[in-house]
Amino acid sequence: MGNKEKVLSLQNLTMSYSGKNVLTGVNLDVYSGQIIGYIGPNGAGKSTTLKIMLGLINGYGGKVEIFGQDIAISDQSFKQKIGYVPENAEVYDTLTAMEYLTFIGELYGLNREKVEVKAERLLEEFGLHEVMHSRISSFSKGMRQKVLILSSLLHNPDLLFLDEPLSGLDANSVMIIKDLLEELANQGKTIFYSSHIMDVVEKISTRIVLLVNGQIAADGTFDELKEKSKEGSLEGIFNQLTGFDQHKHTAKKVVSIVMEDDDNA
Ligand SMILES: Nc1ncnc2c1ncn2[C@@H]1O[C@H](COP(=O)(O)OP(=O)(O)OP(=O)(O)O)[C@@H](O)[C@H]1O
Repeated sequence: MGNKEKVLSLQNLTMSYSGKNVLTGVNLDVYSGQIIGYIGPNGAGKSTTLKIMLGLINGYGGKVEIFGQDIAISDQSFKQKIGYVPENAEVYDTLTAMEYLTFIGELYGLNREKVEVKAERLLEEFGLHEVMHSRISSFSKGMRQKVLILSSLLHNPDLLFLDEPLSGLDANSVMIIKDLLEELANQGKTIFYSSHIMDVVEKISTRIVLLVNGQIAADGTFDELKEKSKEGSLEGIFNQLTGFDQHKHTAKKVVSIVMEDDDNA
């Protein structure tokens, strides 16, 4: 890792909800400039990990350090250096894109006039200049997602947490986001993102971390994981390491159940 700064450290992280163990001992050190693709089956605990790191969930076991501070006892100033794109965001639908971005910018303590100028330039880059004064309620899913991504970047964070950031984006926008994340990492920013879109994770992550049954089951570059598993794609590696080989069987079963109804009609 050279002399890169340790940005994030999870030490024996555990979490359970009403007696159900979700995280059972996650250990992970992340260094500046890394793009971590955090993957795992549905319900594996990815969003839970993200929310713990963001200080949105209490009651976890173990230790979380961000920028060298234990988040359980720090003064929360680390949050100023973090950006977050949640999986299911509550965007203020009645605001316009511009109002929303200036509102978020002001929450981060930025100067209003400066945020307005910055927001307008960013919206223009994302093809949203014409609709910047329209209410978000009139936006498509992809347009909302772009606004959310921009809102996470306004205050120039050093660490970005993204939960399924490509949701709803078209192919051109996905390419922009891929390049954007790469460029941010080149500037020394650290990106920690969770996604189910394996071909994108495969391409842009400098390190892939796979969570299975509340623990890290694989951690390395795509090439390292490929070498170990002898699978050609991240999708194949994912299926192998999560012990899943039932997709054809499940698909056939579902179709046969669907068609049974027709036969009896
Ligand atoms: N507030 C909560 N109360 C009770 N159980 C919860 C709560 N939040 C999450 N869980 C449970 O914890 C487990 C992990 O959920 P989490 O959302 O972290 O998974 P995930 O890996 O992000 O899944 P997905 O890929 O489907 O988004 C799931 O079984 C979920 O039902």
